[in-house]
Amino acid sequence: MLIIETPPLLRQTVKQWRQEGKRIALVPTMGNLHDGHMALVDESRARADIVVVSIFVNPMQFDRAEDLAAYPHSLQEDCEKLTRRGVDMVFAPAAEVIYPRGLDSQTYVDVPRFSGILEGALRPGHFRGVATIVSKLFNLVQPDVACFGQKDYQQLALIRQMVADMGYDIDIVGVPTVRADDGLALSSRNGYLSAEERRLAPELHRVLESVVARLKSGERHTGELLEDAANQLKLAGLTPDALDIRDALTLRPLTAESTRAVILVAAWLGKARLIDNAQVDLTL
Ligand SMILES: Nc1ncnc2c1ncn2[C@@H]1O[C@H](COP(=O)(O)OP(=O)(O)OP(=O)(O)O)[C@@H](O)[C@H]1O
Ligand SMILES: CC(C)(CO)[C@@H](O)C(=O)[O-]
Ligand code: BAL
Repeated sequence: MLIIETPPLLRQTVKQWRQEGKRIALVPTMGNLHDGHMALVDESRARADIVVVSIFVNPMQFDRAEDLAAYPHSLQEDCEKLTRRGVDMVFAPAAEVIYPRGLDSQTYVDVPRFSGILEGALRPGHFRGVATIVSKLFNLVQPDVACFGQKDYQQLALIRQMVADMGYDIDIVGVPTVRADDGLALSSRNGYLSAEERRLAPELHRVLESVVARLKSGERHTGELLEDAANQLKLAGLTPDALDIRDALTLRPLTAESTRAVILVAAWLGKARLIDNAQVDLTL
């Protein structure tokens, strides 16, 4: 497995693969890899000849300095995992390589349809940072396909919109959320949980499942559903930060035309801000 840290070397290698007619898949990550990331790698492997994983803790998407400072780094273990998984290249640039003039004057990509709502309203600048780095990675790696997790639901919607709006010729694949046996979505930030908090954390998934069941049984009073869900989370010791039921395609409030809903949740548990979501077919 190649480990590359600079754009010129990356471009040279990618050019050669392209000349050989290889199909290239990209998995963008911030490292500290777990089985959720490995599902993205496996999906990429099934769709391409070459799998490139980027590992870059992108300072531009952090809205809180302490979140960036605390973010776990484990490049060596990550590379060992990816070698075992048959990945062809890891691209792991330093921040100065990606943002040589710092962040203040950096050209950016914004996706206004999705960047200012929901998570975007709570984390100012976050999605501009995500769209900008993903756009840069797309330009550098020039993949045919790129895989993203459905766990970051709004991020996936935003990237699909960016690809459509900017004319990238890249298939965007959304990969289902990988969970621990007790239902907790795998996440790098789960590492911040104490043993006791880890025991409580699956409540996030249980609450989503109970809202799904009620929507499936025909309930449509979203205010009541959300209030019950928030109370259930609080009773279990979590602090809800965001809880919404939205149209799964537009991420706007449900309308009579909505055929699919998504329930989006973010909650604090100790030092970790956990996110999760669940989708429901409203036509059944
Ligand atoms: N449990 C999971 N199942 C499937 N994909 C996942 C899962 N967790 C993360 N991903 C995906 O992996 C990619 C990289 O995510 P990232 O490196 O931020 O990992 P993370 O575990 O989500 O970390 P964080 O704690 O920062 O949210 C994203 O496309 C994300 O949606
Ligand atoms: C897509 C991504 C790697 C961009 O930094 C990040 O937002 C993430 O890990 O989901
Ligand atoms: N996986 C989302 C990246 C972030 O929270 O910054």
